[in-house]
Amino acid sequence: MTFSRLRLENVGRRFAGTDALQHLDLTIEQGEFIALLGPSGCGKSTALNCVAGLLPLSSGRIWLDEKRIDVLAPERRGFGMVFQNYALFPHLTVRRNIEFGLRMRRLPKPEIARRAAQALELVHLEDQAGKLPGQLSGGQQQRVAIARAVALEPSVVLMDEPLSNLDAKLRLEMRTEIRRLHQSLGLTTIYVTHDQEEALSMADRLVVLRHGQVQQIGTPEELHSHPVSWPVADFMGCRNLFAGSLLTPAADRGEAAMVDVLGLRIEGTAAAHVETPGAVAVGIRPEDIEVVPVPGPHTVDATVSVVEYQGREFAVEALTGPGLRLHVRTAERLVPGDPVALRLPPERLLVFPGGADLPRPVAPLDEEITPDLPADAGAPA
Ligand SMILES: Nc1ncnc2c1ncn2[C@@H]1O[C@H](COP(=O)(O)OP(=O)(O)OP(=O)(O)O)[C@@H](O)[C@H]1O
Repeated sequence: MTFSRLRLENVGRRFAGTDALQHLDLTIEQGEFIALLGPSGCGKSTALNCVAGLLPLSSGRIWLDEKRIDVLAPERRGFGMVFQNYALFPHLTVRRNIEFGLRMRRLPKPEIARRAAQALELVHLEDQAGKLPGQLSGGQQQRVAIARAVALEPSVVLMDEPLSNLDAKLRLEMRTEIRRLHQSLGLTTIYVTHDQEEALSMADRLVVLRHGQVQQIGTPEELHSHPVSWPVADFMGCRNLFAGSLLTPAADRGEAAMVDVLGLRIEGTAAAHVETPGAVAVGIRPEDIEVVPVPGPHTVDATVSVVEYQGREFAVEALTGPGLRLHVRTAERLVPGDPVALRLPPERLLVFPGGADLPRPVAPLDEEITPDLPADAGAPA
């Protein structure tokens, strides 16, 4: 079925008086790959199930072009679904599983055979067609589930954590496979995941949810480079997040903002409007911190506490005198105990509103320094 856009308008869902999802406004263009991303319990599956029709809405409407579809039963929406647990019939062969939905639709037999053969070919399972699901690997079973969904030639495919039961290597392979199918079949896909790397690598746009509310909607590049709130930054891999207080106000995104973090005066860039006086969150990615030979502008002194080898780079944890734990990625060969000057480029250090509710407060210094470090380790400059 062709359409131009799927539109979610103020979609909400309550369970026993508690909002699991609120005010979800989202327009999905035909052919887009959208990821719903967020930590456990943020409302991702609720959103997907509302679109699927498995959950009635508590508020809002869903439109497929000019047709209102939230009032339709799931099977009348024309969507395909792929779940985490595959949901295959164990007593039916692979081919029969794929044919099942087509038979339910009472399609002519030659059409059923043609579509099943095509779907099997798409997921490279032609030679497994006569097996039962129990005789297949997890990855193959998930391929069957995907084949079964796409055989219905759905207008939209909804996927709920389809790769979470697979091992790491297979997950990577299947990511590519799903993206390939999405592209080659011209599908429109809504994909639920809590894995930010998966979402970033697959989706055209991401919807980041927290506590049932949309935090930000954007392309992977937008969310990576311009997160508008600290939860989005946190979810996008910004491992260094600290509570601080703002010393100079910044009216808009992109303006310079001075912050105080545990007595350190640091210059950053406002990620959104921030006001004094006020608690802010300060964030910088490990790969944006530079290890420099000597202290200078925008540097902090720190002592290396942990070094992990990670392929071409090292993941280093360093502690500053006032007890700030910084995660740094560097090619420098450092060892625990090394004193380092770390440059925090102001344009990379983002200042977000509302740092008071940061889940990771700055740990006190005495919990952080390991006993074998020199007594003056991490002393402030
Ligand atoms: N059937 C239900 N009855 C009551 N509460 C529910 C029900 N389904 C979900 N919830 C609640 O709604 C909130 C959102 O749940 P949802 O399953 O959408 O989250 P999620 O982001 O998909 O999490 P996960 O990744 O763990 O599945 C949670 O607080 C959850 O406990």
